[in-house]
Amino acid sequence: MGKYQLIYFNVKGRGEAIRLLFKDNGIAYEEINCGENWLKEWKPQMQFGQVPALKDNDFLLVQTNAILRHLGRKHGLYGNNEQEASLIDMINDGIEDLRVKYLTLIYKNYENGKDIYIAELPAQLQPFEKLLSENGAEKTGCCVGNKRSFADYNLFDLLDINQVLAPKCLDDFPTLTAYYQLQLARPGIADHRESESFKQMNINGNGKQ
Ligand SMILES: N[C@@H](CCC(=O)N[C@@H](CSC(=S)NCCc1ccccc1)C(=O)NCC(=O)O)C(=O)O
Repeated sequence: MGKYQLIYFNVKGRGEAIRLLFKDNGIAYEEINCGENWLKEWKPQMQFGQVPALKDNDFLLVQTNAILRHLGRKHGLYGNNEQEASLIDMINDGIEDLRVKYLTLIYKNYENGKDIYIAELPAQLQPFEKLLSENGAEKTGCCVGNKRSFADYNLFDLLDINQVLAPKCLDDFPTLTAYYQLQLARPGIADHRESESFKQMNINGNGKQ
């Protein structure tokens, strides 16, 4: 059994940023679909009763962003210094804020909330456009500094799922557009997105996107 196991449902959801980190960095991992027997077998094992979960040998960790930070620390994906690490945390918290807005739309208010979410999306994306353009991310492909971080995988996935929902949402954001294209062109990410498992997998558990 490999060192890492990702325990999650058979959806992109909160697992996709973790999968992208593994794939883009050539880190071997095993995917465990906890959908079968979730309530009886898997939910009781989780510290907060939820997934994604990472098993790192015998160490079990839940909370998406704790998992991303753990892997960032272990695999040199957390900036070149403390200030960069703090900026990466700041951007990742901003990503989480928008992700929660997206998930609330998808799971709680899709039919009535989609139009207003899309109308408000540019204002939500503008801070990322400003931060990344100040960092020259359209050239480096890095949201902070000149080294990729776990936040780059989280931001790429956030931009990806929002473009599925609102295909033109990056049209007024040249830095985010270029940054997104740089991620797409990375061999590890391109290979992952060519895989059958990626193509077959819904973004969200309720099939909405
Ligand atoms: N803070 C946690 C949240 C984890 C989480 O929501 N996990 C979900 C799956 S991942 C996901 S994005 N589910 C959608 C949850 C949602 C519903 C409605 C509004 C917003 C989110 C889960 O385990 N559901 C099963 C259960 O709770 O028994 C994290 O960041 O990992």
